[in-house]
Amino acid sequence: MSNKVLPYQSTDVPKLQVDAWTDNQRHHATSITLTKSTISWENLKKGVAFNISNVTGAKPSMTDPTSISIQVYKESNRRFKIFYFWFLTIELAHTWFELIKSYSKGPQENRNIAVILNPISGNKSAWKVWRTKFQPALSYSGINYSLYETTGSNFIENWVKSREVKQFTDIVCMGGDGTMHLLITAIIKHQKDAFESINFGILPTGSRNALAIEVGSKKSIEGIMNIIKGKTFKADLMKVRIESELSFATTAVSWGIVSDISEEAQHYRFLGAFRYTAVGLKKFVQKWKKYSAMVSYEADSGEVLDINSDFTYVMVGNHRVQNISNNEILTPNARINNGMLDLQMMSYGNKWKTVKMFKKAMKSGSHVELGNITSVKTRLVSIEPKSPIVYNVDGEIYYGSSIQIQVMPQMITYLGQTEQAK
Ligand SMILES: Nc1ncnc2c1ncn2[C@@H]1O[C@H](COP(=O)(O)OP(=O)(O)OP(=O)(O)O)[C@@H](O)[C@H]1O
Repeated sequence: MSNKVLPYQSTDVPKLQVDAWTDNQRHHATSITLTKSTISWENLKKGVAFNISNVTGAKPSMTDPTSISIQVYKESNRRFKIFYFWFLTIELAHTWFELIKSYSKGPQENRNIAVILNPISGNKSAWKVWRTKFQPALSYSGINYSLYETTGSNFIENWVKSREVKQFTDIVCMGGDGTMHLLITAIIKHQKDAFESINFGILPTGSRNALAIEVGSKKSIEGIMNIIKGKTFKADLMKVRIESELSFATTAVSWGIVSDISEEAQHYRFLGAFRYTAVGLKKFVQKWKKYSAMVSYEADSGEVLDINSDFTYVMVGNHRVQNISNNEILTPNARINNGMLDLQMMSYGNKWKTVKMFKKAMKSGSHVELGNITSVKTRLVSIEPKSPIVYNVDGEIYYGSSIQIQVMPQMITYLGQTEQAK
């Protein structure tokens, strides 16, 4: 066994190698090889190799100073796995701990992450994801973090008001689209200057979690890797004004039967995501409503066009608005970073036409092909309903006599990855 780190050049790849053992009895000798892109070793005569981009980091053993462990994301079964190594000396263990940590970290220095955990969103899985996946991965990465659990609807605004959010390089929501909506609105409202410097991440523990899908974090473990590795991209937001109330949305604004259903579904949160279907069925057997409004939007030419009509719903999507638990897509033609909004209007129709629309939406958004649905790309939309005046903004319910929605191109930086705008 050599007791030195042996750096050497092979072709143009700098390689580091060290002898170690994979068991504490020191029966199974191995040699670990580390390059900028891979870590590999032999385990019981079988070669093991991982991309360094799948290593979250390393940790010294609490009980044996000659031992360290590394945590690896196995793409094949979407799980974290931990591997243990024993070295000849304490110094070697320390050197390799530092080496693996520095090779596996993302491009950003001195990160300080705030994690906002909503314990009641979706099927209430946030604490489990935190304990079993996110906290262990953060601890392997060595990134500084603080955890905050939301206690009610005013928590996020008070949280923002009571501290300098600029101290955080990244803020991660463990919740649904609503949690992110409340967070970005509060930061832009109270500490706008800090907004630009922060990267925003989401781990899907909500009901619909359309944003998480869009940033490449559909599975919480994929989201954790995006966060740990600090991959970022810029995307559009929606500036939403309802009378004098200003908010910022990542996903979608809706009015008509869609917002009516979500308003009522709030009272059935105990049903989980099924609450929307249950209320939808209830609406179906009730007296059928007509939604009348003046919808105005900016056309390509810059001209503002007005449509005074009866609708089933009007929706404005900032991205595809997919549902994490099924194949539903609401605005399939929208893209998160194309500087445009997708305005979708369904003209007033009977119950069966509406059922057909919902059924087609569940089939990857094919409802947009129906003759009674119009979709246009625009930067600015306003809705002035005759009644009712209920809006759904990223899953949160608002009331007001009119609403304006404007795209804010490239305003937010997400932790994650996206397809290029098509
Ligand atoms: N501890 C809490 N108790 C009660 N409500 C809370 C608490 N923490 C946050 N909230 C409320 O939870 C709502 C946000 O839920 P969120 O949208 O994240 O989850 P969801 O509705 O299950 O998911 P999605 O929006 O993806 O469908 C907000 O209205 C917020 O005010």
